[in-house]
Amino acid sequence: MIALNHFNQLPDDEAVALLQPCVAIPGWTAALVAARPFASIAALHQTAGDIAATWGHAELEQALSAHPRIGEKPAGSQAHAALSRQEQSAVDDRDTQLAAALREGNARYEARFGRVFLIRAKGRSGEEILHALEQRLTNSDAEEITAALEQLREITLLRLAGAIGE
Ligand SMILES: NC(=O)NC1=NC(=O)NC1=O
Repeated sequence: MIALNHFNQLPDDEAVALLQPCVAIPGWTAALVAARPFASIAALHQTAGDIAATWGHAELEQALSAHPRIGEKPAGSQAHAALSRQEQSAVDDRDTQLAAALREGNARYEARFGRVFLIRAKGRSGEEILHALEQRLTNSDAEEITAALEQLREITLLRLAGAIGE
């Protein structure tokens, strides 16, 4: 984590590198870096949220390249893999019945919507995630793009809060 005033003063390339693990959407990172300096954390999150509110299907597909399936803790040392592991830490991967249900649910979701099921995992138990997956399987295509984008926005803003502090 770095302080806001430090972020405001970073060279563009370093500021971009700091924000990249928040979401794999270069347009979001570039726009946020270009909008500096921010007077407060609240202003930073307001702008980050406003940019995220413009995301559509294309941005969702772009971002999913960096999000492992729920229940599949990603290997690798990249920053976003470490963030995913931490975010999914409440999913008890020793619970083999839950793990099997998540795998089966992910497969049904991917067969239905053609992409990885995305949910803000931080603060949710494995059971809550499984319940949300079942609920969202009943969505129309359009409803589910909206639902997935809201989860992507929540994940992104949570990661931003972890990257830049007061
Ligand atoms: N497929 C996913 O939902 N992945 C993730 N959710 C999170 O909160 N972090 C992830 O990596």
